[in-house]
Amino acid sequence: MAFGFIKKVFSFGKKEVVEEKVDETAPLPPLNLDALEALKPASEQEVPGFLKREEQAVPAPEPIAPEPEKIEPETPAEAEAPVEEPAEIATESEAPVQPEEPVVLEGPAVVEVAPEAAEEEATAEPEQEVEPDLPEPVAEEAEEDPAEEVLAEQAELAAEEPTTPIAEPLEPEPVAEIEARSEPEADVAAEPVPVARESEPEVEQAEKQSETHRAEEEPAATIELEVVEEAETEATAEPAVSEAPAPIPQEAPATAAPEPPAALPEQAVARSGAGKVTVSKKVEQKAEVEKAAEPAPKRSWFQRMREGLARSSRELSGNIAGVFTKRKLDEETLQDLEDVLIRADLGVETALRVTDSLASSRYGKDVSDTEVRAVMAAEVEKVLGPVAKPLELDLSHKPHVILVVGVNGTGKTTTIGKLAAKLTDGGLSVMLAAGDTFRAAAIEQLKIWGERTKSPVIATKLGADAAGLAYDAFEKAKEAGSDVLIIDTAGRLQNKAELMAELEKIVRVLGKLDPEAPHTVLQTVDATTGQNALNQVEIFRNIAGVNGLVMTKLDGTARGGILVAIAAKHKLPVYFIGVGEQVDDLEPFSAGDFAKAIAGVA
Ligand SMILES: Nc1nc2c(ncn2[C@@H]2O[C@H](COP(=O)(O)OP(=O)(O)OP(=O)(O)O)[C@@H](O)[C@H]2O)c(=O)[nH]1
Repeated sequence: MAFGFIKKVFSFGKKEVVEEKVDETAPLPPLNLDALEALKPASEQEVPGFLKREEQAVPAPEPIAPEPEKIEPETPAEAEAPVEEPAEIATESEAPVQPEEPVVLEGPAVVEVAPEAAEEEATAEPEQEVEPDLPEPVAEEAEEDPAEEVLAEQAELAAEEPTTPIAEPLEPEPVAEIEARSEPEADVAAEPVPVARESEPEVEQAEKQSETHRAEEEPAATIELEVVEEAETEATAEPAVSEAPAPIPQEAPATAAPEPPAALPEQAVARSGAGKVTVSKKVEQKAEVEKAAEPAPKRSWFQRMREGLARSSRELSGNIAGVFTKRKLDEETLQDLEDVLIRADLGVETALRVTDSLASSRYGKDVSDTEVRAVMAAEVEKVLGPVAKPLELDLSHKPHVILVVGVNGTGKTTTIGKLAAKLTDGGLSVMLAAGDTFRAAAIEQLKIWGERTKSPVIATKLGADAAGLAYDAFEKAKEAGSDVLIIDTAGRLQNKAELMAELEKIVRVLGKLDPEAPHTVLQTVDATTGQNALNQVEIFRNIAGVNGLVMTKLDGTARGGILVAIAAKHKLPVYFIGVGEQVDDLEPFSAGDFAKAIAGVA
């Protein structure tokens, strides 16, 4: 019975055929269900709700869901994989009709689900019936067996190219009143100043880099608007003070401490023109309404960072203890210690600093592991101190353009959202540009952050030219008088040449509207990545002129040692650390705290 129902639902164009098949298999209607089951991968047995229409579409997440998450850590090369999977399936099943408009509609929905809940939900979804097992056999028999036909259709659904379906809903959606023109290159070229691809060599980048430094030299008209240093405590419980329109202390009198930055009158900042804003600790009284749903007691960011670094720290402490148990400090122990520190990703330079420091004061003496860790914390802090700087925005640029780069999954979009929240809470007007036109989910994710932070989002079609989008966004932000424009980008290291061309073009095109733009180029670095992170910084620094870092996921199973190595090698400012996925999980980087946490002396 149920089987007959299923057929009706799925095989529109082949009703007659379907019924014939039913007759053939008439003997045991229920057996057909088993047959269906048999076609599934061993893992999923009981198909719950079945092949309802809605569920048919579910298979679509396949291309996106699994991959993006896995790519993040160390093997960016896998990132392309998901996009190609559907293609394979598509070629298998072409026979049946492919009208299924719902597919188109459901496509995007699936994609949305993918980025966030991908891992857990995927397991429960019936979609998987089709995905894993779809190989040739299914496609071949599809013509004869109606049951297989159903599967074949599903295969088609799954094989639908994400591009078309996803792009459609994106456009009509009024992202934020302002809509980006979607024309790619042509669009840019049509602008007052055409984009000359070949012209302007890399020298231009170097210029921009040096120009960004000029910001620091800005003379008198500087207004230091501290988005306040607040007590470390959880600001979640802040009351309605946010309403109080406390004007911005123009010269940033620290006395205005309790003042919620959200109350900072935008105009005051905006009209003041050439001022500088220092973004450090966020004032959280305007904690998102959504955050209210969070489990009540939230651990402090430092706790989360310490826990994130716990593995590295424990391992390191254990190894140090292993080296120094009942041993004097001699050449051998120093060498062993050096090895331990290098294995912890700290880098040769820092390892030598620690051993040299120890050797200079304790050589030949008994040394406890606690003493060693204290020396290590001190040396690490010396390395990190110079790079622990607050992010400064030069508001003489309207907007101050922040380009955010980094490998896929390192937390670009999330960091942009958190940063936008900090800035808008501080009274600045922010515009976001969804320059990662490679992934629909990334665009959607940015839109969500835009809604949360009440920041307009400029987005365009999936696959559109990112530089064109960046140019449009820059123009829109100028027109709107935005204080800050933050541009998201794709980070496909798999195709380095393409990525390089894209980022270079974005930088070049922005320079058409303001020779000094982008004014800040932030790179997100995933702290759970090992040595690879060192290379990532090297690459993006060369490609996009990175001039600041944000170390993300320090709350996870971070391998914090790499941050020390990066600091020692690149000496780039580390403005923030990410200690969670929530809006307020972006903390100013503190060298001392980090050093203590990683050395296990906190
Ligand atoms: N635990 C934790 N997770 C984070 C942090 N920052 C980002 N994430 C998560 O990391 C995942 C990837 O973050 P995204 O912001 O999408 O990374 P992305 O670089 O924009 O990735 P693409 O869009 O693929 O280029 C998401 O699940 C985020 O919620 C952090 O500081 N801590």
